[in-house]
Amino acid sequence: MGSSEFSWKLADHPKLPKGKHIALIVLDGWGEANPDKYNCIHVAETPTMDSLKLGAPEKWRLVRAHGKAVGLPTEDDMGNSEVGHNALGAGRIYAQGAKLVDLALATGSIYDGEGFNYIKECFSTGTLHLIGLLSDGGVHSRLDQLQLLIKGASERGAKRIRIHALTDGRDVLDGSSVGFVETLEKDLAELRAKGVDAQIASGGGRMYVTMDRYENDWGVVKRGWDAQVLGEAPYKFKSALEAVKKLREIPNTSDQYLPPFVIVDDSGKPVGPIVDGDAVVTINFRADRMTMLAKALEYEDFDKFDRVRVPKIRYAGMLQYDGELLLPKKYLVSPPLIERTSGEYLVHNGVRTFACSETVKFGHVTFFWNGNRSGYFNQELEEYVEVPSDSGITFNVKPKMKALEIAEKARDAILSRKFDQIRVNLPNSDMVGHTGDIEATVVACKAADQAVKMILDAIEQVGGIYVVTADHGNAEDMVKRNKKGTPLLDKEGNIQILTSHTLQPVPVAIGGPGLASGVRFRNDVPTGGLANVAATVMNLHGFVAPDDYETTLIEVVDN
Ligand SMILES: O=C(O)[C@H](O)COP(=O)(O)O
Ligand SMILES: [Mn+2]
Ligand SMILES: [Mn+2]
Repeated sequence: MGSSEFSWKLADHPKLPKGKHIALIVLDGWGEANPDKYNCIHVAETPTMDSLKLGAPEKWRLVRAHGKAVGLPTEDDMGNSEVGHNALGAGRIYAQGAKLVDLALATGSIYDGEGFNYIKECFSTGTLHLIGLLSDGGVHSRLDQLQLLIKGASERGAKRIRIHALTDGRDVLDGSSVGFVETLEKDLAELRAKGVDAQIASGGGRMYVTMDRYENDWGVVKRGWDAQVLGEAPYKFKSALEAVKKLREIPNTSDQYLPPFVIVDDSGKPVGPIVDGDAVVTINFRADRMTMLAKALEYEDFDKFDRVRVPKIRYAGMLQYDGELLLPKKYLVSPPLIERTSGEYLVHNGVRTFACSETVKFGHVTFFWNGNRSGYFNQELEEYVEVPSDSGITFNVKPKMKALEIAEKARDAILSRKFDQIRVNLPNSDMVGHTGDIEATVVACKAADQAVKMILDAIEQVGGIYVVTADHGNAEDMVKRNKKGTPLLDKEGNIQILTSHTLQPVPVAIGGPGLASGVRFRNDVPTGGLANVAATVMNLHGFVAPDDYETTLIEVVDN
């Protein structure tokens, strides 16, 4: 599109009116799957969502939420919140971080960029530290990318490499950390044989060490800082493999929650604290859970915890994590440039927007929704409300989370009639699904359903419209299955709990008293995905979506 012809003004929809109050509800981790006892959405009492599904067939459908439909490298890639909300908000499919890093590594362009050249300056005298999630989940990072980067950096002069590994168990099976550490250790041993001093220096479980998000609990980042930068942790081991195996034996722990550890040499000295003159790369491509560490590494005036020692380093992110804050300043791969999101268009066309979730998902309906951009487009027309999440607990302990509080805020915003779009994320099915606790996940799904009811009741009162959807699957399947769909058992004969997201499609339901009578889902978009939702919502606000948006899911028939 030539810049001279560009305009924020959206054309009027030929048939649909403006001025409707629209509730846009994203159920996090709520997919559609066969009904069985491992489908917590099926097991839970969910009368509201059931009534949408079993109501008018032309007002409920499924859309794709994984793989290429959301810009991921392959159809084997499960969906996730970042790519899901990006697609929902931007209305187009962008090659996402996972794919961009794959490409940059395959072509070697990662080594030609400003970011790599910046950190490379340290290679002759300093250590290269790589911090991030050790996993092949493909949600925040990928082990094969880390392996290639280590190899590539060593071939380009890195003589001393230290890995600070965060164990997963959330996007992959619990217990898989052991295999990932073994794989990495093998690579590092090969490098050592070639004369590169390469070792794992520290580690810990992602949910307890480093990977907090949206500033819910800075203590998590501090625990990581202490181990990675200061070389201090409650547990010290000679090898990472021993660390992970031993720490997993602590009762009630899991890969996600392993305590922080450092690797020490024979004299008990940590092998890899970060010091002046070193280079640091945070290897996650996904933003939300790296932003807090990026701030601690980059900001001079940082007051979220006492850093004790602030090494003078050269730091680059795998990607730039926040396009508005330009954080971090240096990065190895350029992030997808997600511009002209539906939120920005609608605000330019006078649509007043309210967005709300609790802390752990707040950035999903704001930052991710707006193309990884923090802040408002127009403060006069937008209000973003964050309900504080519980911190320091696993959410199976309180599976209702803040669903009710989010619904109350949405209800009040709807009844105030001050907003045209009221957008929420209800986290329960996802956050509790990730704990692998099936009973608690059932409670979580019921709570989310009750929250949906409260919001739909308010929409009923103001004569509005609702759009209910999800960003990817999770709670609808809690067990690892073989290709035929049969649950897999481990060596002891227990089922293998699936804590991760799934490849399942997600529902989209539309309705409400304000929905014009001829509106229904088209049947000529059978492969529709999350990116088709934005044009649909723009239509319901009375506008035609821009030409380059993925097509709308609805049509208006005369009746
Ligand atoms: O970060 C997480 O919690 C998981 O890795 C992915 O979950 P999300 O994509 O739903 O946030
Ligand atoms: Mn999600
Ligand atoms: Mn999730």
